Amino acid sequence: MSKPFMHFNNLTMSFTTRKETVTAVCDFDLKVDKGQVVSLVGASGCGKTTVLNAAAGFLLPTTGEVLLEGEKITAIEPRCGMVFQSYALFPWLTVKDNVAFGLKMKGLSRKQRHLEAQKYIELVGLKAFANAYPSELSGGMCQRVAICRALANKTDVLLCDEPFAALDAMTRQVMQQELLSIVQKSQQTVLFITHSIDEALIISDTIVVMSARPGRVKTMIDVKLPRPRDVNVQLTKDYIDLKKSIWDMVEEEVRSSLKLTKRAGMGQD
Ligand SMILES: Nc1ncnc2c1ncn2[C@@H]1O[C@H](COP(=O)(O)OP(=O)(O)OP(=O)(O)O)[C@@H](O)[C@H]1O
Repeated sequence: MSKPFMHFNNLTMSFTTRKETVTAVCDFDLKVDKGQVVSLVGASGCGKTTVLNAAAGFLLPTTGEVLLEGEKITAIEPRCGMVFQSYALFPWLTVKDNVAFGLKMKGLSRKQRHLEAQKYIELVGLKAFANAYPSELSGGMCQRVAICRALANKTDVLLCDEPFAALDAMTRQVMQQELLSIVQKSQQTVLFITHSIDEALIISDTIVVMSARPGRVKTMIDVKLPRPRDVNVQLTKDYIDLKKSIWDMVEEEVRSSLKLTKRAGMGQD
């Protein structure tokens, strides 16, 4: 059997603080095919960001491993690009230079960098702000710049930590469709964290529901709904039934995580 493109092989991630050791993720096992869009959903604190950080090579596993094309990730992985929850733009660079930053690292000429950056900036409706600085933009606009920067780098894997959470509902829907159209063309693989079951259903080939902390794979759902998953699909019985069943699974984990947090707060954990 051929090797999976990406393999989280019994990944366990623990953090030791001065007070305690917290196991954020335990025996998380997931295989991802090239070009797949996979969403991670689950209760707050179940370890979703930790999984992405391990894939990016920002954090190393306590036990287990993350393999990309059969190779173990042991340091920051240049084939993985990350879109953070907080947009992490360079405040001293313009929108255009922020987007072009990674392309400089790839050795593109100044002209090529700016042409490429301009393409993505136009795509997210920020043409008029190409020469503005992050401090002159709204939060949603900054988030669009951060998404542009990750897309322009065309990494094999795109790791997205709630990238659309700060956007208004209309922009969010447009960005979901744009992301899909870009990654389908470029054959990029996407791991996407979201707290929105609708968003997961609209973009994903596969949805991974994680258990409450320590996070492991509770269920994997292959989403067979037709694309594009526009409002007509969202009103179908199949969509509504799937949404309900995912919601039931997530709700169970949210309740369990709230109980855990409450007990920990009372010093009984
Ligand atoms: N650097 C760290 N040091 C100590 N504990 C950490 C660290 N990073 C994460 N944790 C803990 O690990 C657990 C998982 O955190 P993580 O951010 O991965 O969860 P999450 O599912 O992404 O949460 P959310 O949905 O709220 O963003 C949490 O209990 C968190 O407090």
